[in-house]
Amino acid sequence: MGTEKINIAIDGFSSCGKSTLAKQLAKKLNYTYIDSGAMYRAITLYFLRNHIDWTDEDEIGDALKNINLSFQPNSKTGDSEIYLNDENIEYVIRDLVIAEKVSEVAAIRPVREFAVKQQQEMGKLKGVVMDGRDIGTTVFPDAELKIFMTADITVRVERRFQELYAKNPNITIEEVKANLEMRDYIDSHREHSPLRKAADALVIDNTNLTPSEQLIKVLEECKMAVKKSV
Ligand SMILES: Nc1ncnc2c1ncn2[C@@H]1O[C@H](COP(=O)(O)OP(=O)(O)OP(=O)(O)O)[C@@H](O)[C@H]1O
Ligand SMILES: Nc1ccn([C@@H]2O[C@H](COP(=O)(O)O)[C@@H](O)[C@H]2O)c(=O)n1
Repeated sequence: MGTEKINIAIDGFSSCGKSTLAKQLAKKLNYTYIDSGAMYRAITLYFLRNHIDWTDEDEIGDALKNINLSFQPNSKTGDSEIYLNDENIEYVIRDLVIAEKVSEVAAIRPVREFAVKQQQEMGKLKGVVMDGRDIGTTVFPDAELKIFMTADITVRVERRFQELYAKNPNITIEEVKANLEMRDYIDSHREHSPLRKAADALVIDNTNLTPSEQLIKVLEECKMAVKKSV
């Protein structure tokens, strides 16, 4: 692929493989991967740890002033990991305790403004693959390539269950299913930047695709998007 860089926006439902695809693409293209969901999870962690009442706008405003988010590569794997005020929180934010509250926090307007401003800054120089819920519609409405991912709910639940069970054998499949359904509902029905397919996004349903198959498919699209952008 040429040296010209584009931005790639990947949106979709919970646990449908967005970050798997985004990481694969970033590695292959030598782009920067940004997990926008990790930013909302990090803010939720801060709010929970500091007992912030997120129904109170003043408290939210004060709390956001004390939150510094950054992404740094893991020294062994090279994977981008999120830091909250210099603490690596990549592992802790994946817990179901955070997943239970994150969609409520992510629906709050000042929280979204705080995160979106930083996300847009990160994409200014291009060469970014960002995944989330509003990347193609709000964060990078001019992204050269937009993907909207989906997969059957049973497949998504099973994939996420396997991942969480490895960390916590007490977790049940019902809990995981309820969480994914709840987040999908809140994310697609909230007032500010709800989860929507951008009109110009390409839909990838990976219910029956392996990670390598989905990568091959999308790399072709990337080649075409780069050609179109020059
Ligand atoms: N094509 C695929 N086939 C099988 N498993 C997959 C595929 N893509 C991703 N997975 C697995 O599904 C799980 C969820 O994937 P991933 O974390 O990439 O989803 P996500 O959409 O980024 O989730 P979230 O919305 O919670 O951030 C992971 O365990 C991942 O390894
Ligand atoms: N652009 C985004 C990304 C995420 N969210 C919210 O964060 C939650 C967690 O995201 P994951 O990708 O880690 O699952 C998600 O359920 C959304 O509530 C968002 O609003 N916008």
